[in-house]
Amino acid sequence: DPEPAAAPAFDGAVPFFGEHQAGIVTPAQDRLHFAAFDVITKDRAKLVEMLREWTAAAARMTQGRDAGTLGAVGGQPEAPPDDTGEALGLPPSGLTLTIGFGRSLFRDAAGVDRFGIADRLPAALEALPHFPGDALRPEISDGDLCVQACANDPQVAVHAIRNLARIGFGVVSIRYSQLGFGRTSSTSRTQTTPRNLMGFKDGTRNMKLEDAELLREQLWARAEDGAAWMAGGSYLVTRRIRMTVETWDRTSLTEQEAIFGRDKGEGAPLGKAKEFDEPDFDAKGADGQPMIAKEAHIRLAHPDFNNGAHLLRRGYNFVDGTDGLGRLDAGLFFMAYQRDPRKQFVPVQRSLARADVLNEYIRHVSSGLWACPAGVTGDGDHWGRALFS
Ligand SMILES: C=CC1=C(C)c2cc3[nH]c(cc4nc(cc5[nH]c(cc1n2)c(C)c5CCC(=O)O)C(CCC(=O)O)=C4C)c(C)c3C=C
Ligand SMILES: [Fe+2]
Repeated sequence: DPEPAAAPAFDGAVPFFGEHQAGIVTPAQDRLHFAAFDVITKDRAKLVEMLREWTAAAARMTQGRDAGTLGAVGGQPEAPPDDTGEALGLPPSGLTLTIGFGRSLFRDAAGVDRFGIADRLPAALEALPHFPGDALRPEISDGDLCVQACANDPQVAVHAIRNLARIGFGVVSIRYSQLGFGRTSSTSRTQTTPRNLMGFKDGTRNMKLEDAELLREQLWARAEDGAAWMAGGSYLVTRRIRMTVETWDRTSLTEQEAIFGRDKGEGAPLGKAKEFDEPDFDAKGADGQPMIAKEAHIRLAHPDFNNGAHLLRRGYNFVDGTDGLGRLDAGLFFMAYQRDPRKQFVPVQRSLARADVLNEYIRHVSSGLWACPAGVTGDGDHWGRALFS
């Protein structure tokens, strides 16, 4: 039976300016276009100028306007328009644009300080370690800059990334990009919990907009963490995780539920009745075995077993056609924000990579780590101002 109807998708505008960047605690929209960029210029001034132009375009597009001041049809007929036009007539659709800086922007692989900002490299941007089972493809991993575009209309999200890439011509080039549909997390208690492509509710025990104290402790970076320019920002980990859905679909319901430690219908922890009931990791079944197995996903990922670490997960489902072997190229584009990945994502992923029974059905093929600065506070401010000033 259908669950109570979810509220219609928000198609209004999310404020662009603010203390924190939009697109982090903003109630997760339904669609994603994520892009990682390589910076191809050596000229610091050109890069900063592009970030200024990106900011102006982002501020306009998130409010449902054209990327440039002339617009898709308002400029000189002899010149290319300063907006590509495919979002003409569409509402803002909850569009948020969130920027992040990768480690390679500070120092390249040879250790060269490319833009005079190597001394600003945050300790928390330490390269992620190799985890057992990682099958990372370099061409779809890392990058100098990223932009996460989320919206409730895919055309609006794609339009935004396309126009930023257009503006950045000659300064940046897209290294890889990822489309996502069907958010796999709730980031607010006003949202119903969506389902991932394994059919389970995902995002039940996520950090949420309403958890003010937890967000202060575990989401937002502070000046005293070491990189003053990151105060009010957050660190994003992205992982493209392929699911072998065909194998999963031949697994029994009991086995699927044991793998996650939750039931599939309601999403309740095994041994409990309702989705938001607290899991009881000590409860044993009639056979004397733990109701939630030692190697169940929700036990291994739970803060109680990871030194209290929480994550704000904000991932999306993806299906990128088929792989030529009759299988869907499908999975989860995992995204998680946090104050310090060394204390949050890394220990949680270590424990999952070591023992999670889900590993039989998934493979991490892409990875990225991004320093997402605080919000742009108004006219005159721009993406990267604190980093480059
Ligand atoms: C390193 C972090 C995590 C990765 C990678 C990850 C992959 C992954 N997760 C699911 C599905 C579910 N995850 C659930 C809970 C959950 N997952 C993580 C972390 C990672 N998951 C955390 C921190 C939690 C919450 C744990 C807790 O506090 O109870 C759930 C249960 C519902 C929920 O609480 O969200 C599901 C379902 C998939 C399919 C996947 C890789 C493809
Ligand atoms: Fe998970």
